[in-house]
Amino acid sequence: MQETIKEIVVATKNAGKVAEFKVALNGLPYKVTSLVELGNFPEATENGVTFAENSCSKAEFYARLTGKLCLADDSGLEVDYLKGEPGVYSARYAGEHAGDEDNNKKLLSNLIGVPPEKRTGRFRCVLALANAEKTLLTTDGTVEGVILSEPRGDKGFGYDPLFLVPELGCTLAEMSHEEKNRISHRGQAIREMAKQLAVLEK
Ligand SMILES: O=c1nc[nH]c2c1ncn2[C@H]1C[C@H](O)[C@@H](COP(=O)(O)OP(=O)(O)OP(=O)(O)O)O1
Ligand SMILES: [Mg+2]
Repeated sequence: MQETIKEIVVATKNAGKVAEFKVALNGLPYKVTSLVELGNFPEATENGVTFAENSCSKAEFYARLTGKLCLADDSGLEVDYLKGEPGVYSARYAGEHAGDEDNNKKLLSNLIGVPPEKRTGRFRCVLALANAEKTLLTTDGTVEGVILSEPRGDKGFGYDPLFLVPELGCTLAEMSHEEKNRISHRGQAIREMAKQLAVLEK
């Protein structure tokens, strides 16, 4: 029996996300390509007010440009004490061209003096799969945590070193890709996407 191997393009410019996708999708009947492997594509505009809007617009934008099935991820951190900020603005928290370090610094400075029990928050992720015509599927995931006052760990990306998963006693930056995928917002959304894709192809 011959399995159909389809190509899915992980349509993100974030190398940290790509690494997690490659690990999570390993073993499934898809050829997983990242955007950078296909060429130098422009940034997608992310002017939606929800993760879902941005995720669908990124997936459709890159599906039209590549002509391939594209899987986009829009994600971010919601901090309760900051009334859900930075949320969809997580990547631009410290400014339009801010890097992870700038964003982490700004987050810490906005939480100075806030005790641990008030530093709760969550990562959210919405995935969208699109072809050149439209979005075919969306899935999401969430992971709850606490924002530390100092970074811990050197793996991962973004806000990972500041995000403690209380049940495990470690930050997302202290985990391997496999460990992070098992519990993360992105890992959950990827597993659900793989499930729904399998149904779609039946
Ligand atoms: O697992 C995560 N661990 C740490 N930080 C994370 C995670 N997931 C999202 N984040 C942060 C990074 C960035 O500040 C923002 C996502 O912004 P977002 O626009 O979705 O991604 P991005 O601009 O880095 O790449 P792209 O839009 O090309 O997919 O939330
Ligand atoms: Mg982005």
